[in-house]
Amino acid sequence: MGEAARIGIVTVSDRASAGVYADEGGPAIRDYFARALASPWQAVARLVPDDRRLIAETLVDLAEREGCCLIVTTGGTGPAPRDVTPEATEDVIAKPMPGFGELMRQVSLAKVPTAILSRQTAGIRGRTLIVNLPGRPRAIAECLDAVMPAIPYCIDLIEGPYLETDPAVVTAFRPKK
Ligand SMILES: Nc1ncnc2c1ncn2[C@@H]1O[C@H](COP(=O)(O)OP(=O)(O)OP(=O)(O)O)[C@@H](O)[C@H]1O
Ligand SMILES: Nc1nc2c(c(=O)[nH]1)N[C@H]1C(S)=C(S)[C@@H](COP(=O)(O)O)O[C@H]1N2
Repeated sequence: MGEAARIGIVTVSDRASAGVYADEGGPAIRDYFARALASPWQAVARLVPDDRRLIAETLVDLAEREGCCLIVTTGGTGPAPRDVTPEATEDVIAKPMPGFGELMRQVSLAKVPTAILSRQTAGIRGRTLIVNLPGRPRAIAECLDAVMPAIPYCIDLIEGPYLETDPAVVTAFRPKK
């Protein structure tokens, strides 16, 4: 087995970063991967306010310096003036991956009519896949359940580590060669 895959977890929240409430989003993402992944991995977690430049710098740091193959953000995807996570993501990616946002909004709509208010997106920077999730902690598993089957193959295609999942939680789909 190779080295542990590094996964960046970024909570974007003015209030959680100021200590107004405890961050539940970051731990929920960590718990999700702890359940879903069967191969070795390591979390690299960050908590930042809704600041476009700071979010973009954090994403670049996790991709370039920390060597994360995957970065998942939570929060800041809505229409409010301070919600800029999709813009910060677009600032640092070379390739948009619009299917992620499309699918997550679609499955979220079955849970909550305000799913269309999330502008969540995804994209590739070098050998890193970046995926945005909404801020409500319950949105995390709702969204990751939908896109997780395609994430390991996406990471294969960008020459990242081989991620294996626990089929009792989620089955990774890899088209046969
Ligand atoms: N990281 C988090 N930890 C715990 N609860 C959260 C977190 N982010 C959001 N929430 C909850 O989800 C609700 C909706 O999120 P909202 O979009 O208002 O926050 P945000 O934009 O992600 O964060 P903020 O407004 O603090 O920058 C919040 O009222 C809060 O109860
Ligand atoms: N699966 C899921 N998607 C969801 C939600 C949710 O509770 N579950 N909340 C919605 C709401 S109320 C908003 S405002 C937007 C944006 O949330 P954010 O600004 O916290 O990222 O995500 C939407 N998408």
